[in-house]
Amino acid sequence: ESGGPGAAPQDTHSECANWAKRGECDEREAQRVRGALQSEEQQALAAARALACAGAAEPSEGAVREAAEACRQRCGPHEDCLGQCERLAPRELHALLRRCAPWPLLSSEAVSAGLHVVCLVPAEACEDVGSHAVVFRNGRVAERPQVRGETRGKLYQDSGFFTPGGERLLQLSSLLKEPTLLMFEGGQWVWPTVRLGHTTELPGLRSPGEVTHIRTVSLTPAVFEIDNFLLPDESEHIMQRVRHTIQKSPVAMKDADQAKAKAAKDFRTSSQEFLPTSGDDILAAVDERVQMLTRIPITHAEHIQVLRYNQMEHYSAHHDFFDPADYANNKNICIMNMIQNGATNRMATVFFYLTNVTRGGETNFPRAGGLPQPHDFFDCSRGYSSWPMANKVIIFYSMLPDGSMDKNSLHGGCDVLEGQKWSANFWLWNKPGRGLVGAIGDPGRLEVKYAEKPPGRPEL
Ligand SMILES: O=C(O)CCC(=O)C(=O)O
Ligand SMILES: [Fe+2]
Repeated sequence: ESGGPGAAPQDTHSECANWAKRGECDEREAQRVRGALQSEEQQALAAARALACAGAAEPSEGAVREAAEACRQRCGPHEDCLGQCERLAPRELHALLRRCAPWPLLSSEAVSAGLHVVCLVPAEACEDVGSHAVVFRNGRVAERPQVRGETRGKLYQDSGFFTPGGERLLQLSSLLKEPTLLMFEGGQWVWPTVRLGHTTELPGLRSPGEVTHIRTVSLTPAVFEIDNFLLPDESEHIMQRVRHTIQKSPVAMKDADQAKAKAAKDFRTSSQEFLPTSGDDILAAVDERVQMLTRIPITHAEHIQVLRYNQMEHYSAHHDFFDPADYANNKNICIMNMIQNGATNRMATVFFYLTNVTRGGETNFPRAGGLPQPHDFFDCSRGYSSWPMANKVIIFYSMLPDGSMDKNSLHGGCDVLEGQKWSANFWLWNKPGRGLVGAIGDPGRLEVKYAEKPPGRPEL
């Protein structure tokens, strides 16, 4: 029988001792788990969260011992089981680790809350302990991952399962075919940072033979740089479309700032314009590529927001997410309604650099590397800075893989010291179709099918 959500299954059947005596214990347990796995997707997820032979990134002796101990606990009082566990666990664990190879996907330097690598064990490999899933988390024995918003309530997304390449898997049959799965408690794909300087190669973004390089430049927050993501014509086109209409930027006022009657120019002195994709083939192609790059559906996107900074213009350090704590009393804009008290929010920004800048204009992350909150939100000397280069984009995540806000994602646009900076925000939410900012969920936008979407399911 299985316990509450996430609990390791326990063998409490009254007949079990007799089965064990007759040597049937293992087979019955194996049958039970196999049956559960076959019944439906929900069961597969339950199996995937059952932690049994927990392991470590590189199977040290200690890890193997710990895994054997975990097996022993799962086995219960049946001596037959126990004997098998001790004999088989280390060997099976090693075999499993070799096959599943989770360590290329995990960082030993930074903990990514809510990202788990799940290795599904075929029934034959681990029958003795009835175990079908091993979860690795940042190279350490896994804690129990949260599944399906168990403790966070209905408004939160269910956990999402993906292939290591970022393809969402929704059907049990596909789930069971993958030796290695990534599971995100927040329900959406976040590129694993792995380590500073790591490059993920993404093939086929523009044409079949081409490879896009996603370079990890910060672990906390997760920031990636991608050179030449945009075509020069695309950058030019984006600027041309707004050249005559772009206007000074407002900012969404927080309670505290409204009380102090701060003017928008204190924070942000650039100009901006939201740019709908509808009817624009060039933007549709950009949409498609951003979606492929982030593995986040375009239905989660706001309109592109084009920014222009003249000399000495800037945007002081801020978060792109809306922190419910900041807007609790804000009656002018329905941000609180939009963000469902924090369950719905901006999760990632793909930031476009449309031009080179002669001097300055960098995007600064003052808390990169886990630095404390700065006192001066205009100070660009701390943390990590990404420098403008025409056609380069960065991806940074405002949410951790578990779907919570990453306060380390604080960032700002530094003074343009010489020249002019054109750039653009491509904001992606953790859910489709919500939000008032920049008309998210524009029905005219092209959708690209790259993830499983069985008919009749709600969109993820
Ligand atoms: O201009 C930059 O580099 C950053 C701008 C930004 O963070 C924003 O517009 O939200
Ligand atoms: Fe921002």
